[in-house]
Amino acid sequence: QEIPISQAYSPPVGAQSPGPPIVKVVLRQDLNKKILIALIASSTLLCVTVIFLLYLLLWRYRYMKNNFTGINPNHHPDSVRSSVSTKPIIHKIDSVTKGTIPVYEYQLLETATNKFSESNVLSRGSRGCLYRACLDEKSSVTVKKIDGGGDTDIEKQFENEVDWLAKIKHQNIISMLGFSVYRQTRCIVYEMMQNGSLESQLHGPSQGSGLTWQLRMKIAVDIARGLEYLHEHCHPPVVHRDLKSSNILLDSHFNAKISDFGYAAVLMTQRKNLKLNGTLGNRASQYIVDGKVADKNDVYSFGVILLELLLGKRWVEKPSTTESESVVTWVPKLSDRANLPNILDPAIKGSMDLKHLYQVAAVAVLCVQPEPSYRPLITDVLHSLIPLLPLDLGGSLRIL
Ligand SMILES: Nc1ncnc2c1ncn2[C@@H]1O[C@H](COP(=O)(O)OP(=O)(O)OP(=O)(O)O)[C@@H](O)[C@H]1O
Repeated sequence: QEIPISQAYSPPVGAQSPGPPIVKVVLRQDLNKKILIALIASSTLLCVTVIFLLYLLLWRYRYMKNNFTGINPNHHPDSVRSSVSTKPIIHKIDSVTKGTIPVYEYQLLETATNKFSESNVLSRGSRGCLYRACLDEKSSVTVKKIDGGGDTDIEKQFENEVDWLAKIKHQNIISMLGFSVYRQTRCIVYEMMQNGSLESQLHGPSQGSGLTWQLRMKIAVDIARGLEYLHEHCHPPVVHRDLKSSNILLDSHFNAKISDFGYAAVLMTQRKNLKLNGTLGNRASQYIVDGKVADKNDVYSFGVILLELLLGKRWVEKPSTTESESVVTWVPKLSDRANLPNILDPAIKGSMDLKHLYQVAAVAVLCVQPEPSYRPLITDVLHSLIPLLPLDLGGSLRIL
């Protein structure tokens, strides 16, 4: 039963003070009640917010986890199982743990390549196929699909390529847009290089007819710039170790980019040398290479590409032939200035300044010397080629 407040707090009989104190007590009581209600309401709200935040965090964690395994649990119910095996591979890739490369869902790439259909195949490599893919309406990209992820060598090359390309950003090095790991299948997404490889331009159906002398010089300078970046500007220096015309890709403007970093490695192990400060330290480190003389091997490979550009001949005419039948056997003929114009690729014969031709031939001969220490540094090669290339193609030659 409710008791009126005024009654409940009426003073004892005989007490002297009437009205005002009673009114005060009633107000305080009311206030206390309100404070209590406010406290209960705010703590309930706090609890709800905390629970909501916790839920959000949990959801985000699960989302990230699924993304890193390249798996969307909403698709292919059995794909969830593969997350167990793919996760360690992904976390072995240094850059993923640092969050620098996007990891695509395999299903997304499947859709983008029309389920890896034959009509999307751009080329077939030794480790898998390359597909055209549309990730959005505006542009297409390429997806290299590598099967046999269980194979240790393939796995190593895949990890190596992804790791290097995540770290190396340069205008003359292919851009990797992301990758995916799904069961035994590995995919790498690259920018589209519309003019394919230098090998296909030189030795494919067009037989080099699309490559003028100036374009060839531009391609040579682009490759040298890419290599110079790897050898001289990366810390520690990087060596490519698999440079060949099929690994030189050409975009729609014939900008050349070095691709295929599956065998790339740090130049040397003596990191201390790099702390010698500045160019001298880096330059010195190149001479303190172990027995493999790896940067000079890249220079040799660059020389071979230069010979291919000049002569229009394959590195080895038939894959089974030995090095003695390679393009390098033409080197003595390159030193004969009078005969040099006659042995050039027919597609460029008579189209260049002879002084420029002699200089390029001399550079090529230096690069393929048998003794690695006699080969020039790629930076010296680059600076001897730049003056032969017109300004508008990235060189320093002024055409009057
Ligand atoms: N981003 C790209 N854009 C356009 N074409 C490309 C691209 N990447 C590669 N290609 C083409 O696909 C061919 C094969 O490249 P890929 O890197 O898959 O070869 P691979 O599997 O490494 O073969 P190999 O080991 O014999 O060099 C290249 O020679 C080139 O013609």
